[in-house]
Amino acid sequence: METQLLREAEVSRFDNMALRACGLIIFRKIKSGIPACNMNDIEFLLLQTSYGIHHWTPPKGHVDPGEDDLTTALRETEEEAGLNSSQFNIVDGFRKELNYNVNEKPKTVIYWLAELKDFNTEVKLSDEHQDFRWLSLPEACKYAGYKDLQDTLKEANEFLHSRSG
Ligand SMILES: Nc1nc2c(ncn2[C@@H]2O[C@H](COP(=O)(O)OP(=O)(O)OP(=O)(O)OP(=O)(O)OC[C@H]3O[C@@H](n4cnc5c(=O)[nH]c(N)nc54)[C@H](O)[C@@H]3O)[C@@H](O)[C@H]2O)c(=O)[nH]1
Repeated sequence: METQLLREAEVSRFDNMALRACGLIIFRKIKSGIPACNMNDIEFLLLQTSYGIHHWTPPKGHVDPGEDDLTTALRETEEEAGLNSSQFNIVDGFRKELNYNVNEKPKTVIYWLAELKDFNTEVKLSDEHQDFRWLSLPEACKYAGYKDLQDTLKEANEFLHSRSG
């Protein structure tokens, strides 16, 4: 009986926790070797889901039990885009948290920013996505749709340009 109560308390605690996902905003420079000077000098990677409303987001996914956030972001990027940590550099100082509701439950998504080292690196999708695009900031904002994700992409862009200026 006591075990049953403990299990129910655990399930209830889990029900009340926000869903948590982590990912990487991956970008690449169109002209390698020089700092990005305007917003058309970089392209962001967005993936389109093969399920649901076929929305576009950077690679990201749910945090597994016991997994730390950055490990999730790296794992999901490899699973969903076929990009591993030797193929990009995480940009120091950028971390953005989004909070929105999915099916009336709160969800937190944390994004870091990462630069692809080689412009020509191939993206390999999993079954979870049906398409991908490398997009300029204005295009990426159109594809992203959600204001919070658009703001995140704009902040990432501003962050990169403030560093290069
Ligand atoms: N068949 C099927 N299967 C699904 C479905 N759904 C999930 N699966 C399965 O779950 C697995 C995914 O596992 P992971 O990859 O680990 O998780 P995530 O990467 O977290 O992926 P999710 O898609 O679960 O989560 P979101 O991207 O957050 O989308 C959820 C909703 O939130 C909205 N929304 C999205 N982005 C933003 C934003 O930036 N801002 C705002 N404001 N709103 C936003 C939008 O309305 C969207 O509909 C898949 O393998 C499927 O098996 C579904 O509808 N049908």
